[in-house]
Amino acid sequence: MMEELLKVKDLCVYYPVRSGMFKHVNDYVYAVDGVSFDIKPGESYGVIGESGSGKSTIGQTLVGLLEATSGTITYAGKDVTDKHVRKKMQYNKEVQMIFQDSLSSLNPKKKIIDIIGEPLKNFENLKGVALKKRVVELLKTVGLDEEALYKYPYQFSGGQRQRIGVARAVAPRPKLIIADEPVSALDLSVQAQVLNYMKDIQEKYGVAYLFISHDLGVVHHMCDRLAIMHKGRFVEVGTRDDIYEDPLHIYTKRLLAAIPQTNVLLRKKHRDERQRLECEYDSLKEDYYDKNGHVYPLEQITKTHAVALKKE
Ligand SMILES: Nc1ncnc2c1ncn2[C@@H]1O[C@H](COP(=O)(O)OP(=O)(O)OP(=O)(O)O)[C@@H](O)[C@H]1O
Repeated sequence: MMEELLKVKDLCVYYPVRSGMFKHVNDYVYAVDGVSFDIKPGESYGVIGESGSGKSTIGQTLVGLLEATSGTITYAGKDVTDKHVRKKMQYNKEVQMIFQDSLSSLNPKKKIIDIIGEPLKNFENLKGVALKKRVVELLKTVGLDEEALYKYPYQFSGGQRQRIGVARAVAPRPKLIIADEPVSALDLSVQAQVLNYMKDIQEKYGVAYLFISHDLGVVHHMCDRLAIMHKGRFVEVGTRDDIYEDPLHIYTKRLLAAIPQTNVLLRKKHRDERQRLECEYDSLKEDYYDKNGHVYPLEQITKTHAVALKKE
């Protein structure tokens, strides 16, 4: 069986809330509250959820921008929860991130050759002609040519900048890329272009993605397995077919029902179903009871879990 590249177990990330003159911590925002999942080499794993559900906090914790409050992160069989361990191994090279906002994530004072070249200098000690050759190769991988080398980020469109962000993330030959809403700031046609480049890169380099998005269409296009996140927890996990064809959790059903129906004949039925789900969802507190009275805690629900419940 294929070993996991990344394994996250019971991850919690709480933000302290401070108040008063002495800024004492008097509460916490439970942004990520006991999340577990794993990603296999070369796989695309999606995390979907609405704004504020905790998706970005997971991504930022995985690349070390935030520290975990509790739980463990294992990468290639080693516990990398501690930042000192991450520093000692190749983790910072092998796990890269693509951010939503390409304008603020690319240094505006640096030329493209320096932006994409930086990880190549740091991790592979490349210089001069060899460095330029690799940067040109990377630019070509995302459909840009040599002319881009000596330009600055502001001289590109949003879609081109995001492709530069992809090229930079791929430069140190990572094994895992955390893509946090990589196309949500782009027009639909440009979104497809960037996503297709990301897919090509996956085929070429065998990189795995953790794909964070609020867009069900994007995740359907990109991911093999996914988790639905709600208030810091995964409420449903499964394969793409499990989730899109046969959703189990009321929250997932509600998210799927929010996709606009293009078939005019089905529109009314779709609207009625959406209203029914909204009413059902509003009446829920912490747990979800299905038609047979089974309790689905507002936690992770999997197909196996539901089948087991039905058999009881
Ligand atoms: N620095 C912070 N201090 C306190 N609370 C925070 C901080 N950053 C995020 N939060 C809160 O943590 C929760 C999760 O935020 P997070 O950004 O991870 O959600 P998200 O699903 O990525 O949302 P979005 O898609 O809007 O970025 C939210 O309630 C948010 O308000």
